[in-house]
Parts: sequence; structure tokens; C-alpha cells
Amino acid sequence: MRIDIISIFPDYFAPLDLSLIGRARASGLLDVRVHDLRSWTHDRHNTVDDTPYGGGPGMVMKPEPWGEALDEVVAGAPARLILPTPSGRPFRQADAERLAGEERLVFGCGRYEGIDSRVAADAALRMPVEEVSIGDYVLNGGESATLVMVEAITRLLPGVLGNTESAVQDSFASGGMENLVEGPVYTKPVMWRDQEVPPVLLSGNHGAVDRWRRDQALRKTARNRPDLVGAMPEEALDRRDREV
Ligand SMILES: N#Cc1ccccc1Cn1ccc2ccc(-c3cc(N)[nH]n3)cc21
Repeated sequence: MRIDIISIFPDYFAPLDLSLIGRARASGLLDVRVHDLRSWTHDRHNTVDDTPYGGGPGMVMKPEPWGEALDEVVAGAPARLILPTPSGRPFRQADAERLAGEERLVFGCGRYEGIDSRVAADAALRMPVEEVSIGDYVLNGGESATLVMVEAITRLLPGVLGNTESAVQDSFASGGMENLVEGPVYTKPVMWRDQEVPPVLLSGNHGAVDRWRRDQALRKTARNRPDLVGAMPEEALDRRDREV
């Protein structure tokens, strides 16, 4: 997969040189290229913003640098443009799985009060464009949202997670009945500050461990994410779980 990121803060993406994504890039498994939008400005001050038509607070990102940047970065090769924005469609695990199947993604990171709306409209003449929100809160720009989405997407690519991790068992399994959050996890020592590891996990009884883990996940989901429990089909809850 090739990912291009366009931003006025390219250094924001230094974390993509680290850890699993950094290793995947170094091994050639993943091709991530970060571009400074100001490379496509032509004035002395490298201007990327201007006042909003119709008045209002703040500034809006000018369309010209974006148009030239996308023309050069995409360069006719099929790519999907992802534009983080507070007003976008919610980004979910199912979107991460869907986008992990793409050959090329381009992330356009806005700042100020956003990017001139004609940029998305013009790009949509040549490629699929998605305006996406990572949550109902307002960030200062698209960079953090892009880091979140790039991590959620690329961790699903074959070979990116090491042998000790697995995306298969992740919670938020999209589409299946197990719309559950992760339950508690434990490791050595068996006793720590007067807290012992639940004995079932030491029993070697895999059936009992699986049932216990599912029960704990249901309880945690009911406690922290009642919205997910409501969406769970009745048959997914056995009699014991209905007491949660
Ligand atoms: N647009 C806008 C905007 C509108 C009003 C106030 C502040 C901003 C800042 N901003 C500029 C670019 C940009 C990109 C993504 C987000 C973003 C995404 C999520 N999920 N929250 N915030 C915010 C962004």
C-alpha cells in the first residue's frame, strides 16, 4: 500500500517512523510519503490561507496549493482521497478494514477553519473522495486524525503486526455478532499488590477461559458501551449474560 499525506506540518508524522509502522516502511511493506503543502505555493510568504468569503472567524485554506499538490501527488494513478473533518462521516473499524484493501490512499490534512470546499469537489471529478471524522470533538487540524486512521488501517495489512500481535482477535469486530470491547488482561506475577490473577486463567481449561473472557467482555461492554450491547442480537447473549 502507498499512503501520501499532505500537510503544512509534515514533522507531525515523525511517529510514522517508529514501531510497527516504521518497521513496515523500512521493510518495504508500506510506502508512506509525507508532503509539505507549502511546496505548492509560489509567493514569498508561502501563503496557504485567506479570509473566508461571507465573513466569519478564522481563515480558510486556499484551493490553489491543494489543487496543484493533489495533481502532482496523485499524478493520474488511481487513489482514494481521505479528508479528515469534524463534519465527516464517522470512521469505524469497518472503514479501517475497507480502506486496508486500497492500493493507494491520499490524506489531505486541513488546518484553520478547513479547506476551500471546491478542493474536494474538484478532486471528486478524478478520484473517490471521503470526508471523515474520527469523533465528535473538534481538533485544530487533520494531522492527529490522519495518524489515528493510518495506524488503524495499516495495522490490518498482512505482515505489519509482529507474530506476538494479531488483528484477528481485536475487539470492535465489524459485521460479526461479537461487537464487544476487550475484557481485562493479565500477565506475571500471579500476585501483585494483594491482587491475584483470576484462577480460571491459570486452570488450563480453555473452554472455561473462553467463557470467562466472553463474560468479562460482555460486562465491560455493558458498563462502558451500552450502545453496543443494544445492537447485539438476542441470541448473542446467553441466559447468564442477560443478567449483566
Ligand atoms: N475543518 C475544520 C474546523 C472547523 C471548525 C473548527 C476547527 C476546525 C479545525 N480543523 C481544520 C481542519 C481539520 C480537520 C479535521 C478536524 C477534526 C476531525 C475531527 N474528528 N475533529 N476535528 C478539524 C479540523
